Amino acid sequence: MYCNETILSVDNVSKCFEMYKKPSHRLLQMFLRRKKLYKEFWALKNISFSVSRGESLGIIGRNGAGKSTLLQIICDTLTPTTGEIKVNGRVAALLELGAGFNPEFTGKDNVYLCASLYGMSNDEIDEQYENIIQFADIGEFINQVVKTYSSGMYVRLAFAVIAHVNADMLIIDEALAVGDALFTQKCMRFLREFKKTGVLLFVSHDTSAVTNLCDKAVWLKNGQLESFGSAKDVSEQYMAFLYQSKISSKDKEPKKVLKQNKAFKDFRLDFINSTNIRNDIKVIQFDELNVKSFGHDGANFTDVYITDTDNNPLSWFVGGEDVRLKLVVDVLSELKNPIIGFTVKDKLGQPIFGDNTYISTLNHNFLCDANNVLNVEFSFLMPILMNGDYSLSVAIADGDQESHVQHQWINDALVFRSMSTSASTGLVGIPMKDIKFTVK
Ligand SMILES: Nc1ncnc2c1ncn2[C@@H]1O[C@H](COP(=O)(O)OP(=O)(O)OP(=O)(O)O)[C@@H](O)[C@H]1O
Repeated sequence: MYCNETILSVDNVSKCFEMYKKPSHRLLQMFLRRKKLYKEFWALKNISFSVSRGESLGIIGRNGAGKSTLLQIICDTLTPTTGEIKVNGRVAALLELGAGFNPEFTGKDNVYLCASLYGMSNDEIDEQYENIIQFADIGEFINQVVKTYSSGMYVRLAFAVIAHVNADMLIIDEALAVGDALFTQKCMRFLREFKKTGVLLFVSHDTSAVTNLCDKAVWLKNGQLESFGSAKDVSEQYMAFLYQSKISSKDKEPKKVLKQNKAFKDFRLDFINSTNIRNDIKVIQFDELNVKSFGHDGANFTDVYITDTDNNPLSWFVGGEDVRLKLVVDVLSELKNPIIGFTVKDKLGQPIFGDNTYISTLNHNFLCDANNVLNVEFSFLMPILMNGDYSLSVAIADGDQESHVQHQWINDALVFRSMSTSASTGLVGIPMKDIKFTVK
């Protein structure tokens, strides 16, 4: 039995970030001892718990609760302000895509680099190398430089390395474990086997994944340890809390009445409007200054928002609702044939639905100059989204479907949180024109 060997102990850990109004104030502060130019922000407050070999711990909490901060402290990439972390053994983590990899090196060189950072000797890596590439299963790409890899390939290789470094503790952020279904299953099988003899820390927003994989769980709320105990109990408490806040925030909002055009109306509309059996979707709005984008910068999205059919912007809509997705783009250089599109992805990064302007603009000439502003409106019935988080990416390119220059691509331009009690099933549900049911 391994159970009594403590692998991780977190003792009264707190973390305070110093928030400066201007970056230059950080430098200035070094010279001004008496005056405080920053505000304190406590991302973690007095966190204590321990995990023994053979145990797996889920870490749950809302965005900004302090999960990443805690994991960075455990991985020793961030220093706690007060308190102490003790780790007994080797820790390997999948927290940041590409961390530990050199983009200019091949996959093979990166296996050696990354495994050696985990303290493995060259002989040990030679011994494991075949197992690592078999696990990653990325074929000839292992000899390509990793900057050419897709994010899925990165994850495959990174996971394969941490799975073979003889770690005593593995730290996995579920948000990063993006791969196809077969690879995800392979990882899950590995983690189930690993946790019998090691310690697994698993961060997730998905309480069913936590109860499925972990024995214990920690719930962080506003930087404090709200609960620590069996994964099932903690998940239930967390779900009850989410449900409560959902109910109270809904109480504050007048219930939205779903309208639909006559051309296509879900025949259960009146019933859906009068009950709680429906699909409420909250939308986190576009923030032009804080989005991450890439491309050739010939055009910039300045707004992305959703409205109802009367052009009222929506921060809350309902699956099945008739909506407009509106995109506004500033053109910065000449575009001969702009194509503007969007994709909605689920939390694993799988595309769920999307479209673009290519076909609808085929017979028009949309030559644009710098200073033109493009307004695009997609009108559609919002599909019914299963419970969970979704993101909407937008992109503008110049060219045609096959060959084009990408000018701006924004991941997560909008983020949706779906709370569904609808009866629909599948990746997305669709509004129903009719359901016939007869008994003879
Ligand atoms: N370097 C930093 N400087 C200032 N504040 C920070 C810094 N890093 C994190 N924070 C703040 O600390 C809080 C906790 O952040 P953290 O990233 O740990 O949350 P999280 O639970 O991992 O969230 P998510 O689920 O969104 O990833 C947030 O309010 C965040 O804005």
